[in-house]
Amino acid sequence: MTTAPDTAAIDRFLADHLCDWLDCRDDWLWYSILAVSEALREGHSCLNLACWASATAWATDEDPGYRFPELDDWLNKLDQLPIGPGDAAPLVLDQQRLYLRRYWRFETELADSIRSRLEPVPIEDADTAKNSLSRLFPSMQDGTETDWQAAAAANALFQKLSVIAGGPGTGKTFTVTRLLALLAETEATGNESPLRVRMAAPTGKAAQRLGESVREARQALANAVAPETLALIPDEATTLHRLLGVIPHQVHFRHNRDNPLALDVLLVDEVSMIDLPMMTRLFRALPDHARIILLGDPDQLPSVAAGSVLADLALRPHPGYSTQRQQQLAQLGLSVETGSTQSADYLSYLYRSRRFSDTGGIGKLARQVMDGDAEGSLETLKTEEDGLAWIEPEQVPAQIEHWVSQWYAPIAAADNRDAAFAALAEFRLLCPTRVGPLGSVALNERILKRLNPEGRPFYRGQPIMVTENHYGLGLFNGDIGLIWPDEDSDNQLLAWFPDADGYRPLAPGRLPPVETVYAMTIHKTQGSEFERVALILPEQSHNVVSRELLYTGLTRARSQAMICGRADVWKAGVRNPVERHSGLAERLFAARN
Ligand SMILES: Nc1ncnc2c1ncn2[C@@H]1O[C@H](COP(=O)(O)OP(=O)(O)OP(=O)(O)O)[C@@H](O)[C@H]1O
Repeated sequence: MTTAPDTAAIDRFLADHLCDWLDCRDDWLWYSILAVSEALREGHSCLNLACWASATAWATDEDPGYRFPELDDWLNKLDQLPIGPGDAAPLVLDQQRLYLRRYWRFETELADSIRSRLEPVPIEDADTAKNSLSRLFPSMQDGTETDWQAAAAANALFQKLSVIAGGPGTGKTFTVTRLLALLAETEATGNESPLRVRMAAPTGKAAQRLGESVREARQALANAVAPETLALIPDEATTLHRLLGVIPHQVHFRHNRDNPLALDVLLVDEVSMIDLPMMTRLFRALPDHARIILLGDPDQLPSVAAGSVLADLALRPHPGYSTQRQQQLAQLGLSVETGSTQSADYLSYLYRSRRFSDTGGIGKLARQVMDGDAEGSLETLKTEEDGLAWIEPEQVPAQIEHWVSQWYAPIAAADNRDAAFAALAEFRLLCPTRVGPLGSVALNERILKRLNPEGRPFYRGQPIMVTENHYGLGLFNGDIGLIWPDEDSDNQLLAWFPDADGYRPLAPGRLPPVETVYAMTIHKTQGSEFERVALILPEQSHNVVSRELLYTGLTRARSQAMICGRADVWKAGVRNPVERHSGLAERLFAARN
């Protein structure tokens, strides 16, 4: 928690206001509310009282801070207030968690929506499904091991809600494209109107990548699937904001319970980035009959705003499938026996990365990081396994100069716009934070001095990132474009943003706020990939450097990840998992198992 002088004025205002509302001005309540606000800002959906009971917060050299009551005492005090789930207060005590009611409502609504979609869906014609499945996943027949991609697709046939979780390159898009074909083939049997499928992702970049990957996977199906089935698989994905229909200056969307989305199947990628309010609103807009398929990597950083919905849903290890589901999958030719007493039929994991081998380089390092193996991961890095490099702090300035010459200077020298975009995808500097001498702002300034010494506002080959949503232009915070001359006309410099049809040009004067982006924060790279990345650690250990942040950063690289910094900063990060408090998993699973 931050120290008292840093507590945001808005938190103190809220604490004053709620104490008045509850007609209790005791310190313990005032500080409890302050702590709930801070917890929300740190990404928790609630304040987990057990974690703060008897702990001292906000202590500084001048201020002893505040010591929270012991748990029983704290709960007793809170119990005296009208803050139960059925009361009207803006604060809610639920079990040992304290919420702002708004977030308690989001969580309970989402849990109800999810629960209502967990009932199994019967399939009408198991023979058709079995034939389609073995045609779409021919590898299912090979060997004795379970084909988890086929199992995930088959499992989703029986579900209104499916979560397909896996690390980078485990074939989530490959699997889900085949799943869409499977649904189109099996659902078409008794259905007159064609299946309406939509695809979405939290950011423009992620939506664009999803569209590209699905188009590629769809092409590979041309010989296995009828053209009319392929035609049902969409070409394009959209952002969640666009899917739900933003109403300018409002937090509500055009699509909601009263105006649901017109679709039968919704596929959502990069779900780790979706926060609790957004996920609640997404489920709110789903028609009752629709299926929703959530794809993501639960090891990645959680959403920037409150919640950890994917991590809450993607139980680890997988608790197993119910006996009924095991029998249903066996009917389709898949053996997934788990012998478990618990079950999570909505959940499938893909285990094998097709991009990284498990035994060398990025794949091995990613696993060690997620296992919290600080020493082992450092050793892997220092032995410079295939695809990895460790760069000592004193070499970092010279290395950056070298990378600028090797990867960034050639962007402006590219022959044409396509080549410039290709050059931009070759390499990216990643930072845990914006601030500090090795943060993204300082690194961008350093590189700009070299590549744009005249300080021109826009120049050929300049990579830019949008920093504020502009709904009218359809540009969103985090979208990346490139400044390049208009080759088909008068060579005027324009900002080009990739979209499903190629590139969309915009005069620089019309852009929402943008910044130059040679170095970017790892948070902003979610949903993106680069051929190589160099991850620049801060000079000192920093709480923001977490296990998930390092994992997310290094798995953005397709072929090479270079880590630069001090060994102790790396190790402290690997030992620092992100913890998110939420009651979602308990609400869902306490009621089920
Ligand atoms: N069973 C398979 N047989 C052959 N190639 C496969 C198979 N599964 C995946 N691939 C290939 O592996 C690569 C990665 O797959 P895909 O893009 O579906 O993974 P992903 O999990 O969606 O990755 P990410 O989310 O990290 O982009 C793709 O080129 C895909 O065609």
